[in-house]
Amino acid sequence: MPETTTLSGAALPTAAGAPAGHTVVEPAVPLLSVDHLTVTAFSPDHDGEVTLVDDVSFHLGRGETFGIVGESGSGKSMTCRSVLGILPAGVHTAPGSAVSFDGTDLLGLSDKQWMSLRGTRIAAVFQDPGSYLNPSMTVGAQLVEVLRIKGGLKRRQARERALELFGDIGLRNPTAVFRQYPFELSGGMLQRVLIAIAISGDPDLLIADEATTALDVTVQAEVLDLLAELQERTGLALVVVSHDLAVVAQVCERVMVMQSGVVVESGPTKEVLHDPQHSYTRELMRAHAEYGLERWDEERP
Ligand SMILES: Nc1ncnc2c1ncn2[C@@H]1O[C@H](COP(=O)(O)OP(=O)(O)OP(=O)(O)O)[C@@H](O)[C@H]1O
Repeated sequence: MPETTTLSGAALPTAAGAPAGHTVVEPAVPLLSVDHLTVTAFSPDHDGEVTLVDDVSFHLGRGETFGIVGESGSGKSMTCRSVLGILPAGVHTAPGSAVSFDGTDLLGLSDKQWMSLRGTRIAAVFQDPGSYLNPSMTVGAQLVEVLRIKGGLKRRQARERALELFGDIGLRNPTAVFRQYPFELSGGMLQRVLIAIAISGDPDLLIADEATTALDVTVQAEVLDLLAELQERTGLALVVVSHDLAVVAQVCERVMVMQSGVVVESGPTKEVLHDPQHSYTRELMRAHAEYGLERWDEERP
């Protein structure tokens, strides 16, 4: 039976159905609770419902970093989209699924309630930042718009805050970047702008879904460092989703490994990396670039 501890050190009974093998760490007071999440969609090929995510559970405390890893199609995005209330048309959560955020049942929220939660207390960044920005507006104006609409700031305050945020996310010349259009910025800078927009509402939870996948290795490492630094500075809870175990290993204390919609392994990242229990995790480890894990080993206590 795996050992079970809370972040505050209190012992808990082991979660029923948790994959065996690693220390089960549960937050004393969860910020995000995902319980028995099952996501299905109608498949014309099968002439019926197919299960995309099958009975997934995890809990995340304030200020925690949590990784979800698995190959393409393993259900990572559908899990995150359930938490963000943005499942595609025709895809839905099955009865018995529960997702709650700071005590609020997310699966029962109306569109209006989502509007006041998403982009403020729960934020997300995805792959391909360019597609989330308006090509005909400067990136500064786009951040100002978000700060005015979501944050209720006046134009001048919003501009000041935007420049501050651009500085916070490591843009060397915030004033120059403020005036640039998306096509004038590199992929790494665009992703930083998207991160600035995501954190502009001071979220409690930030989900980064393959946010560094399209970037080259050096820029990817810089953006991951930025996320880790933001998490430490602001205390937000961070979920990093990637097909690459090295990416989640760089920033996450705990990791959950998914295959074909099911959690095959979960636990403290260090344990999962050093003693993978499932053959699929071992396969993922072989597949990723050695560089990432070596770096993690050296830098983590
Ligand atoms: N709009 C949709 N309708 C029905 N099924 C979908 C839809 N989008 C994705 N799927 C299916 O859901 C399953 C899980 O996909 P999901 O996108 O969550 O995987 P993933 O692990 O995030 O991989 P990727 O990084 O490639 O998106 C896959 O079998 C996928 O084909």
